[in-house]
Amino acid sequence: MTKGTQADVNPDLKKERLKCNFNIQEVTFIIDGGKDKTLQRKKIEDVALNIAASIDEVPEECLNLKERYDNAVRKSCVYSNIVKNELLEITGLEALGSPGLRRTADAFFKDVSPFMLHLGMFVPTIIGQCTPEQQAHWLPKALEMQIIGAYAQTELGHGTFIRGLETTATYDPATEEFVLHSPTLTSTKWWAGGLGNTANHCIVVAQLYTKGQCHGTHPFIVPIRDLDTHEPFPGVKVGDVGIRMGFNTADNGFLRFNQYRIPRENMMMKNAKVMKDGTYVKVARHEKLTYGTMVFVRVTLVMEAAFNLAKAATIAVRYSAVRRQSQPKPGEPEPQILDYPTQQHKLFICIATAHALQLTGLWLWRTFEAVLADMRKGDTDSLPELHALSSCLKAVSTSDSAALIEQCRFACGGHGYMLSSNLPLLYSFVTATRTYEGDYTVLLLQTARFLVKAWEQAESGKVLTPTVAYLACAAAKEKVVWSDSVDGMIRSFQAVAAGKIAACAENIKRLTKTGTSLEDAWQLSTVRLVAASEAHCRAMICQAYWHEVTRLTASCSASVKIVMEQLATLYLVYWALETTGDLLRYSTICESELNKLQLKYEELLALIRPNAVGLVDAFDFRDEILHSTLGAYDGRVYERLMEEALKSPLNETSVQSSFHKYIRPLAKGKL
Ligand SMILES: CCCCCCCC(=O)SCCNC(=O)CCNC(=O)[C@H](O)C(C)(C)COP(=O)(O)OP(=O)(O)OC[C@H]1O[C@@H](n2cnc3c(N)ncnc32)[C@H](O)[C@@H]1OP(=O)(O)O
Ligand SMILES: Cc1cc2nc3c(=O)[nH]c(=O)nc-3n(C[C@H](O)[C@H](O)[C@H](O)COP(=O)(O)OP(=O)(O)OC[C@H]3O[C@@H](n4cnc5c(N)ncnc54)[C@H](O)[C@@H]3O)c2cc1C
Repeated sequence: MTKGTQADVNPDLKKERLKCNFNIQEVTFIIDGGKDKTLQRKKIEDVALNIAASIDEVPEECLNLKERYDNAVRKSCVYSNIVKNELLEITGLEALGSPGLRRTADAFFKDVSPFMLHLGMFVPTIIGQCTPEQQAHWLPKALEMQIIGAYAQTELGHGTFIRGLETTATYDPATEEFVLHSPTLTSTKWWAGGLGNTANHCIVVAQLYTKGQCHGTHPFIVPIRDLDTHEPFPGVKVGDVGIRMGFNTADNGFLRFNQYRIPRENMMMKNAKVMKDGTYVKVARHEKLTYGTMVFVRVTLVMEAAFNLAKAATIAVRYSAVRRQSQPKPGEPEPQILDYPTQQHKLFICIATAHALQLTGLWLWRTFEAVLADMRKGDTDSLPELHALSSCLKAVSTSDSAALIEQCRFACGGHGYMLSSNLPLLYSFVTATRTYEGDYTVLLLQTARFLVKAWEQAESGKVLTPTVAYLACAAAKEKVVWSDSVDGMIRSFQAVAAGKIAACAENIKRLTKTGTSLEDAWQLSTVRLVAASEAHCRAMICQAYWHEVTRLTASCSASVKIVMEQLATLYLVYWALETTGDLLRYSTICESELNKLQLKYEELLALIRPNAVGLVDAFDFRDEILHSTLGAYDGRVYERLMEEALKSPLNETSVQSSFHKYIRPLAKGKL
């Protein structure tokens, strides 16, 4: 964080920091995943950010579209050089998507880097979908930035339904090449980040045809532009998809092929091969291993959601400590808006959710690594559970994060609407994460498939996998006895999830018994299935969050343990109050217990209040990463707002040319 001198710090923020009663650094270590991770992150930030290239003289948002893109490419190149020459040495290859690198990149771009998909999906797909020989060929080139890649799966006509993609890759044994073709308008690849103008290579997901037979979608590495001239190759049509709500520096692109040929070896062959004579050989032991990059990215998106929400919470809490408004008691000074319980209600759940998602995200990452290790030994048994887990966690974390970032903007009143607060850009970025890498509803329905099967196993007394083990108790169909202890609340959330899953399974059974097809019965139950999946995910987050807090604070100082437990309890109570209807239905909770719960919530807000600024300081964001007039460490909110306003191109002259062209002629009746 950029602390400046104490003398520069807003006096209210200074007082807030004196009030903080826990060791901030210890909480930072927990959030980063350990002291070593914090030190590594700081080292990365020091190396990358102590150069001026990350700083824009004119704010990014004041440039026109083309200037913004060019500036983003310039900074991407500077940043890539730093990653390649210095940072990978510190982190190692496995840390490519690591929070340290991710955070640092954000200092360079307010919006999104045109290289984001290169490191975010192109390189991970080479690692996950190529044979060792193919990796040896492509990976060094990609890491050295000799080639720049995008990931083109989605088409104009299909994003969700991958099996419906229309781009074809037809094998020609005569030349040992694949012929890529876009047979219809809707088969045009659409959306891939970095594809429009930046990438010279692209991973293309296409329907594989050989010996006259279609074998479904497979990934191919496709050179699309000449490395020297950057001109698209004949047979390739590529461009930008047009202006978007956010991501405008990420040149999301379209791509069409006209009978375009690539060598056979450019098929990514870890999971399936086409031999020289055109024989198709399946290598993978699981049908869906070609979807592996998506699972990887979904896992990382949970921490991405936490990270962006933590930024928004830092901005809004610091601003709320500086901002004073209204006069609830006559004759007394205007309070800091952070003193209003309604403001605490808006903001403390954001801090708690950032913790919940970060700790759940770290746990999910470890689960992912364990499944990967199993798969390296040829065991794919735990893949369905990982898919179910990563699908619902990606959906709920990105959705919660987007909603709460918007809440942070509301909490900052008018100034939150300024782009210089960075809250609008954060929102436009995070709301896209709810859609990409699998839409919210679609992913919850994927988890629901797993849950309904698990319910059937529970009913028949079979052993259940860990994340659904709670269904075994629920199969007894008794209402759970409510208790406002942490364990009691988690049990009740599980009872709600189990009750909803059971209701879905029963509904499907009832419909099929009366002659409805299984597919139709499923569709007729999807509104409930999404709700059941969401309830399951919430119960899982509550359990993982509490479990991790208990584990990680076991050796911490008492004050850190207290504040971490207060936040985690706040998260649980908040969600109990948000879902009272469900609790009344599936637990024994009654009105007096609900009133008690409301009181407990209000007490927690008051307990957390003195530590609020300390808690957001513990996220440890440097000002360069926050990019916010409202959220900087020193709290010079009004000065920064004025400084940024003066950078607007509309302030370069005192009179705009449009006055002479239009306004004056209008006034004179000469227009
Ligand atoms: C830095 C990063 C920035 C990222 C920027 C954004 C980049 C992108 O957006 S790239 C494009 C991402 N696109 C998507 O995510 C598309 C979403 N759609 C999908 O994932 C799938 O097509 C999906 C899952 C909806 C449906 O797939 P489909 O092949 O039709 O499977 P479906 O028939 O529903 O299910 C078949 C079985 O496969 C299983 N399955 C599906 N996906 C997976 C998976 N990934 N892993 C394991 N199993 C899976 C299902 O659970 C199901 O199992 P069962 O039959 O036992 O219940
Ligand atoms: C900023 C951004 C960046 C992206 N980057 C990339 C990239 O780099 N590479 C890439 O390949 N793609 C990329 N995408 C595409 C992205 O992955 C898709 O947009 C996403 O998977 C959703 O697919 P869709 O657009 O086809 O939506 P649709 O599937 O058409 O969804 C529209 C609506 O239909 C609903 N729906 C669809 N199917 C079902 C169903 N079976 N049951 C119930 N409801 C359903 C959805 O819930 C949604 O409400 C990007 C998208 C965005 C916004």
